[in-house]
Amino acid sequence: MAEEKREFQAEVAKLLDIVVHSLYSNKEIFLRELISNASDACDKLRYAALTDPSLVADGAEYRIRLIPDAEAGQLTIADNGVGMNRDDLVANLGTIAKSGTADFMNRLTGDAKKDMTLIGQFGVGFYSAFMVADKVTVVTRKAGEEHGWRWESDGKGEFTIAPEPDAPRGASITLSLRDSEKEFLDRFRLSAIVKRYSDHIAIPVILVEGDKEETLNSASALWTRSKSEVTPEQYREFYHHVAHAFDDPWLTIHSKAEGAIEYTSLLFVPGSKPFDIFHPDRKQHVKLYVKRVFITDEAEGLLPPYLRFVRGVVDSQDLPLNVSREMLQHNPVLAKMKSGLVKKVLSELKKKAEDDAESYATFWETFGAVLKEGIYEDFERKADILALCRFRTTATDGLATLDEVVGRMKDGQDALYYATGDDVAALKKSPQLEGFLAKGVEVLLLTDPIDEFWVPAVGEYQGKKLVAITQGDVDLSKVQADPETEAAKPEAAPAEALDTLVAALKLNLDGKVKDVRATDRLTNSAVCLVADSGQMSLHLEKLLKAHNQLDHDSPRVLEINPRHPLIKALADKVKSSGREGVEDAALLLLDQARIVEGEPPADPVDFARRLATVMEKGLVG
Ligand SMILES: Nc1ncnc2c1ncn2[C@@H]1O[C@H](COP(=O)(O)OP(=O)(O)OP(=O)(O)O)[C@@H](O)[C@H]1O
Repeated sequence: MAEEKREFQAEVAKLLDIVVHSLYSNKEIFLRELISNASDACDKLRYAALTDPSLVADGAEYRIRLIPDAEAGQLTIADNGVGMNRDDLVANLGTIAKSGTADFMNRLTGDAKKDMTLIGQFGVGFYSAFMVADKVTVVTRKAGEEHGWRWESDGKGEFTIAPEPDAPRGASITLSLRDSEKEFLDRFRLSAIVKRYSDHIAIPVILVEGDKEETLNSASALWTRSKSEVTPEQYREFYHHVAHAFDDPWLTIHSKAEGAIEYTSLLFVPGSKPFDIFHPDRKQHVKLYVKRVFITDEAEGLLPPYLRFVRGVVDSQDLPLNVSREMLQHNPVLAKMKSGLVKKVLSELKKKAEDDAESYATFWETFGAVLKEGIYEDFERKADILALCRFRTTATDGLATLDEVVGRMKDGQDALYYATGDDVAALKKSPQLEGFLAKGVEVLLLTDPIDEFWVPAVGEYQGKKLVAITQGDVDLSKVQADPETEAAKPEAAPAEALDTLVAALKLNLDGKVKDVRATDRLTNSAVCLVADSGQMSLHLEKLLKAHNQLDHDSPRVLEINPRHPLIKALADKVKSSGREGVEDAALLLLDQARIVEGEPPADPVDFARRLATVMEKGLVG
């Protein structure tokens, strides 16, 4: 087969262009990326060889070798891992398969500095080689296959692939260094970089100069060392490697479980939100090892989906080495480890929340929405997770716990109230909130879509019902208001006139609303919409419609404020001229309530015409 020329996927070409042309100051990280890939490739082969030893017939001692060649100006990073065949090369070194890539590409601005920071978070992996090289050659043979391949590119849009019959097993990446990057041939420089970024790699990283070989790293799995032997930098670098992440971990949890089952875990909570955290697969990301042999990074039962932000490794002493990924499903040892790990992570989060509320708040902003899924998915730990939750409320600018909110309940208040919506600022302006603010009743402001699900599932906290302020059955009459505020309240419309107005509005809005009634929920606004008890909340309905899960509106209850001047005037008018006199007003009031909810008027043209008529009357007549 002859040499074949291919084009990079458009996203790769764009990424390469930025990588090559930006003045990225931290170029040395290319070596970390390539060593990290080499180590992953060895892990993969070690696992595959458990069931098929013939794959490593040509040697099972894994090595990563760094070979500088000053004369040629080339640096080679060679491993004897799993290697790649032709299809792998095209798929892995010509495209980006990572989830979130499209989103990431859209966020690139064209401003080199800003883009580089973004890339820092995304990770360019193999492609970082082009930061220092103007040509990259990969010679590789996949374990178990007879023939090898040569992949070559100058990073300018195309690559070539040709057969390389005698390639040894694994992959060797040769970088033709740019003139300005020859420092990466220097043994001291290479040694320092490996110590800084790759010391934790469990496979020996060997510097080869002529017939001299020197191992540059500790080459023992980091999690097997005792905590006192590991520096914060080493933990951080290990996190970068294991999580393929480029931020700093917010929390590091290194622990050993001994007893009925034995395992070591080194877990991290990232400092920033991974791109794919809300991907529908909700996969967990902790790697499973058995006696230091990598088994899989897809052990579904290792951590629950609501802890999918956790990264790291778990190394079991009890699982058999030849455990297949299929056998892991419903495995009792795995189930026990999961229970232990969940307990550990939740208790470490609790500690952090107690010791450093400010730092915990940053965690909460990043991953709170994910953790909250556990409230209704993990019944056993519901209480622990609720205790870790933080909320925005009407009472403080910061975050509050549910216990704090319960502690601030007013005399006569028998429920915990909440409002759901898209953002806190808009929620704070909800008309439905007015009556609560007037009586000093604290309301939780919930803005994560998940809140619509866990709140009804939980139902109550410490015996207090959780009630939506946009729901029909809110009764604040037992809560004492401040006497001064109470005295300053305007008179309500007389009961009889109000009843007539309600009846007139019902007639005029027949079929458009479920009911019309007077409320003490409002102080400044004339009207608002609420869901009847048992009906879906307004916000949930909006969310479902946005996701095409719902295609109709349910009629709502229109509540009117009997103390509002407009309502009082309308009540007067109905008394004197009957229900026909308020036809336009009824429809306008309903549209007004819809607009406040962020919805368009039922018929914008009719709405505009009615508004113009009313304004004209106001101005002219
Ligand atoms: N030395 C290697 N041996 C075998 N396969 C490799 C090697 N280096 C890279 N690959 C393959 O190429 C793929 C792409 O590598 P790349 O470094 O771009 O991304 P990654 O390692 O998957 O993710 P990240 O960008 O987070 O590092 C890898 O997932 C792997 O399948």
